[in-house]
Amino acid sequence: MNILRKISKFSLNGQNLPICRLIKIPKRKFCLKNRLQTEQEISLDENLYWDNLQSSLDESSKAIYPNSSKLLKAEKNVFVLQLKMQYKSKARQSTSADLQLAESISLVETLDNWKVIESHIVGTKKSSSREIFGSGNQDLLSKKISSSGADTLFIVIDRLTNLQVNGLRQTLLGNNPNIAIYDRYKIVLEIFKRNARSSIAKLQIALAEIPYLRHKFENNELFKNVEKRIRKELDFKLKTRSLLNTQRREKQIPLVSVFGYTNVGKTTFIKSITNDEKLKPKNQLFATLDITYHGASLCNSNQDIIFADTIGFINDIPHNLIEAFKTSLSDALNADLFIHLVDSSHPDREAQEKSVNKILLDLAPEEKMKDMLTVYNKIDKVKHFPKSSDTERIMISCKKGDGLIELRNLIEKKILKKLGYLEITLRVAQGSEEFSYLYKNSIVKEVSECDQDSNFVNLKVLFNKSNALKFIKIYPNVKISK
Ligand SMILES: Nc1nc2c(ncn2[C@@H]2O[C@H](COP(=O)(O)OP(=O)(O)OP(=O)(O)O)[C@@H](O)[C@H]2O)c(=O)[nH]1
Ligand SMILES: [Mg+2]
Repeated sequence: MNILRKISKFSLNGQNLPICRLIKIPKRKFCLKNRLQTEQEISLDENLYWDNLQSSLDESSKAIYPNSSKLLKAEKNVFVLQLKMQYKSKARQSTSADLQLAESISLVETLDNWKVIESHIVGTKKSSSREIFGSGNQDLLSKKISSSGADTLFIVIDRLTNLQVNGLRQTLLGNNPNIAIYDRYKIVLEIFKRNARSSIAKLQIALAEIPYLRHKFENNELFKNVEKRIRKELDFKLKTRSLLNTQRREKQIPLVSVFGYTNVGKTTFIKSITNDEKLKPKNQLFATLDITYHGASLCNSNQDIIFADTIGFINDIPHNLIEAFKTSLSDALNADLFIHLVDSSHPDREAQEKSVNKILLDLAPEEKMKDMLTVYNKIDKVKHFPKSSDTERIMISCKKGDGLIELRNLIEKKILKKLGYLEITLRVAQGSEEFSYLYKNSIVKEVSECDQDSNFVNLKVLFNKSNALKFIKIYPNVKISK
């Protein structure tokens, strides 16, 4: 038996919460032998798990799937072809092909040692057919790719079919087997693989990859089996984590989940609020892949609170990846308050904001969305920010600290309301029993003199409902001040 290590993530200002201390889980092994023609036993308790799983899969898939862990560090020269299409979805209409290309290049350059050596925007209406490009474009692109010296072709399309890959290989690459073809799904998977830290994230990525691999193999049984094993292990891990969450709820520690497009500053924001030194914000897409929890105390009330740092979203996030992360997001989606952080300085801000709202609407209950705070970060980089018609915009700069105190107060107000806190002013005799009781059992926000009698003071207190009822029962004669 070993004590669950995740405990440290549930800490308040560096101190572990006692809620998670005594959970024990049996040490479990994950075994892929026989099925993957390897005798290797894979232990999920070791960090090496991912490499083991990866190399085991690659053992039998070298020919078709050139994605072994050794290759993860290899240099790549990437030729990017951004397709320009008519989008039906409203979320994509406010974005342009240039902005999409900029995002595609950022995605590639998120990968260490990968660089974009040439990129083009190419018009097409045939992204679903076998031949994506017309014959004129094919010849031109084929020449450009071959003279660029690229070893990787990134066609910016959500998912290429096998037929399309074969077609592209023939028409654009002259059947050159040394040039790898990537679609958006595969690029995002590459990024996820490198950035995942916890075994839950790694298992989810492995799961997201399974259909991709199965698609390319004749032996479906092999992959069905791997999928079954990964799901089982993931279930087990998630159940254990869910137990931790139940205990958090029992302790009534409220949870605030911070969502948003990738790289908007979610981690930076939580770091500024919680001062958690373990958080490492990075100027990189998908820096955070594991949902992590960080404790803080609310300033006025001393109420303990937990912030969940979540994985960033992107436009048209591959469906399989959402599916894979849905379960792990479920704790964060159960939060008492949602914060949607937006990068106010991003040229594609509107499209980013819309696509996060769309994904959240798919995943979260409607009432959580209604109460959500949309917060515009990085205002230090913006000269003129458009006024909003309906609500007053909350604008902050995590870098400069602007707006953070106001936002923290707003979060506190919302959370205390959610927890059923009432603010009342009571007329109490100084040094009386009820005076001490209030200091002990409520949050005293303000003490002021009582006009009529100097023996009495007005105490503005925050009470949760049950404590308020208890107080009235014990001290029925205490008056509420006007
Ligand atoms: N100028 C400016 N930069 C900021 C601000 N907040 C965050 N950043 C920068 O934005 C970059 C991304 O920050 P992160 O906190 O890692 O963003 P994230 O949303 O957690 O990103 P992912 O985890 O990758 O989705 C970092 O370089 C931060 O320093 C801000 O208010 N102003
Ligand atoms: Mg982050």
